[in-house]
Amino acid sequence: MPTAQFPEFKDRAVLVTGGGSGIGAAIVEGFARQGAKVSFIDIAETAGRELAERLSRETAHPVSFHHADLRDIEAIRSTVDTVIARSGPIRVLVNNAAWDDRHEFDAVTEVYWDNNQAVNLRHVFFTSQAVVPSMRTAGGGAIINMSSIAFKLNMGGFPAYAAAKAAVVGLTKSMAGRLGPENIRVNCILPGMVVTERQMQLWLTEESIASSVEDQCLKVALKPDAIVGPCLFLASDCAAAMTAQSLIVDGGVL
Ligand SMILES: NC(=O)c1ccc[n+]([C@@H]2O[C@H](COP(=O)([O-])OP(=O)(O)OC[C@H]3O[C@@H](n4cnc5c(N)ncnc54)[C@H](O)[C@@H]3O)[C@@H](O)[C@H]2O)c1
Repeated sequence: MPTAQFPEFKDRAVLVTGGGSGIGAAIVEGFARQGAKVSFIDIAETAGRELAERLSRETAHPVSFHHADLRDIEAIRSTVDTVIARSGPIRVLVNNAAWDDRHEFDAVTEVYWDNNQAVNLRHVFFTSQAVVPSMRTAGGGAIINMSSIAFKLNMGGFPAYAAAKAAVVGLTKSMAGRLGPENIRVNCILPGMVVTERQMQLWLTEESIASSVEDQCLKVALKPDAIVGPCLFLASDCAAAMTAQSLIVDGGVL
């Protein structure tokens, strides 16, 4: 975890989607250790509950887990209402949840495509739409969307995911244009390969990690906490003049 402290996060409501594991869990922890009132949404019930319980024993405010499927827009809206009722206006939203399922070009169906966009793209818009009214009442806020460098690398194994992650950049810029006059900043982060438990279970091997690290300038495999500092920075007053930007955090691949 970064050691830098940003006093502006103290007692502020922060919402993270997909905060139950991986990068999202590290971001939840990062904001909680800044003294923020952190809530997170995840579909993973056990992991979410365990993370919230563990962090709540160590942080200034209890960390609040909300079980919801982000493909369900009504569930997003009611969860956001619950978070605001409990913690006050949301000042920081991190749209982190995604599903980097591999899929063969010839096998993709309409149903698969729509579900993939629902889990990787659609909720980024609708969670933002649900949160923005409370940012307006608070006088401003910061939204950070999680994209990926993967869509820039001509990787053939996940066309729907790559399309969604490219769209996150466009959505970020459009929302930044619309919400900037209301003092709401919208930026996105493009991580490179980040070694998480799920990535290790599903896609990564020691050999593939070594090969990816070889492509980086920095010869270390990135862990989830590598994304926390850039995320805190973009949400903080240090980045008050930054909006509509894409921050690449990949150890120097691109
Ligand atoms: N790990 C990497 O190498 C990497 C690289 C580039 C970009 N990213 C991006 O960073 C973000 C986090 O990646 P990660 O590797 O930690 O992912 P992850 O799969 O470990 O975590 C994603 C979280 O989202 C949750 N989630 C998935 N579908 C959901 C749904 N329908 N409703 C609610 N929650 C749901 C999962 O339960 C999980 O806790 C993602 O946006 C991903 O695209 C990751």
